[in-house]
Amino acid sequence: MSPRSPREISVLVPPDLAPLYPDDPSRIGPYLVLGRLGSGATGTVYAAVDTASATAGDRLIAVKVLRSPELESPDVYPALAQRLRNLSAVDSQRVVTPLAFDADANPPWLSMPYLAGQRLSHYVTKRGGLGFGKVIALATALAEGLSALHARGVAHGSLRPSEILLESHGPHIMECAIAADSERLRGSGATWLSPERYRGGVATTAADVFAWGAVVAFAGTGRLPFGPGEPEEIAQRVATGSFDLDGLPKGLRPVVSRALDPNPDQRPSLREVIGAVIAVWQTEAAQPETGGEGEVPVSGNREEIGRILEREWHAVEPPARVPEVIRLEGRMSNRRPTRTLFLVGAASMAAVLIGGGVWGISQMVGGSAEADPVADGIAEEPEDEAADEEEEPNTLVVRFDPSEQEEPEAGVEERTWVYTPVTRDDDIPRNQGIPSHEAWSEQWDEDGEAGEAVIRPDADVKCARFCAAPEHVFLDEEARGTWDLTGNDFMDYLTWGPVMIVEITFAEDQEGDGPREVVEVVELFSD
Ligand SMILES: Nc1ncnc2c1ncn2[C@@H]1O[C@H](COP(=O)(O)OP(=O)(O)OP(=O)(O)O)[C@@H](O)[C@H]1O
Repeated sequence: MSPRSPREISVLVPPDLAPLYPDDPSRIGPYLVLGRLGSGATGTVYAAVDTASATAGDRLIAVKVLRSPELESPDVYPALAQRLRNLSAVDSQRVVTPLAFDADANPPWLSMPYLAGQRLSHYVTKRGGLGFGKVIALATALAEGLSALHARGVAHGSLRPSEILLESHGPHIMECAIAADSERLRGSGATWLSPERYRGGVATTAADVFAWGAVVAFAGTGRLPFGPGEPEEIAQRVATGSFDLDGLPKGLRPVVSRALDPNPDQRPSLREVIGAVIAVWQTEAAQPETGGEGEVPVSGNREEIGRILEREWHAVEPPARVPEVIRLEGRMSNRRPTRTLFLVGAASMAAVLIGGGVWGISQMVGGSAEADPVADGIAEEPEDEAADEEEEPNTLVVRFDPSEQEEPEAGVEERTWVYTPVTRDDDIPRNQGIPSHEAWSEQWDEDGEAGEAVIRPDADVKCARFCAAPEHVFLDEEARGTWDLTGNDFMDYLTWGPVMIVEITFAEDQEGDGPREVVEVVELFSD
């Protein structure tokens, strides 16, 4: 049996992932760069893959290469490193925090979990102000996220609707590695800047409370709280507290008004903010469970925020991702960065250990740069050894061809399926339109003896294009494409569908000598 090349992996990527520019890096730190997610004032964010990760499902990450006027002076780098370390310690439930970073790299970068969702700015511009329940959920979750940042000594400094990502589990504050200079923010962001910050003050917790008030007002009303206009005009209204909260749920207006007070000393603490918003929700929408009417024990806040999100956070569906085969060949090198890579948290350490990536750990503890290249999940493996070692591969890229299937024997419950290992030599063309089903399968060459396998009825199946009906493309208007199906659905499909090219994973816990059991199927397709 011929294994899938150890130099190929499949990754679920966003369907609209933009290609790299010619001068974009193909590798950042230990990550393989796949495409562009976008760029903003403080850098460019790439979709990348952590080749050390053991789990196919969570391989995709986002890596931001930091480039901004704030980084022009070498003097700021120690502060950047400190801020990144502090951010790494922040509770990540509501804030996107670094998985790893290198503040000494040129340019510096940080990696973070890939999040699929919509920015609050887009969402509100498209659909108008959020309803009562959703704005309460947003208000509490943002305040909780800011509290988590403040607890680690980090003031956000540039919170605004485009820095908030609405994900299916709730809102997230995007990474804030660079506290943008207030001078730079004035032009585009006067609405979210407190008067003292507009005048050039540094990021503070009180300025974040102000930004919280402005964001919640915008989210609840669908309008800018200080109205439109030139930055100076807006700043003038901010300085005199001339805001308009018409349309914001009435119960929220007092706490939002206090947050927008021009005097930082008059603004509430985040603890007060959270208590006040929860009390509004309990009074107007829910039976209180954690105290008397209007009285919320602080210790119960976190649970209550969870309850609010569970009850009120609906209809923010993430776009699904499409599977893509990534060729590692020639794209990874065993050159190691010379600077220290900061890997964050036990989870990252576990992932690296599981993936055999001892490099990050050795760097953390100051180990030698001459770490064992075979144990190094990042370095290239010697070709022959890698192939020899993988006698019984657990994952294969295969073709299921209905014309090669045999009729199931009468009375035999467990049906076996014939698969043929396949491979491709050329690079997968992207963005060239959608090939026909036949054209797609013809791009793959046989690469080994056919085998027979049993597909577990509850196998985890991800299909992007062809799994439900032939000749149809399953990307909807919002670019949702991947369908989560089961082994049973897939077998149904195989009995009447055309040829499928998929990556299959066999069970590791299989007992007995029967045909190998497939527990995971990922359709491979690329446009
Ligand atoms: N963790 C992530 N997962 C998925 N997409 C991300 C992630 N972080 C950023 N992006 C995307 O990358 C793009 C650029 O984000 P970024 O935050 O750098 O830009 P910005 O908010 O416009 O400006 P700024 O640099 O001032 O923060 C955006 O489209 C954003 O949605």
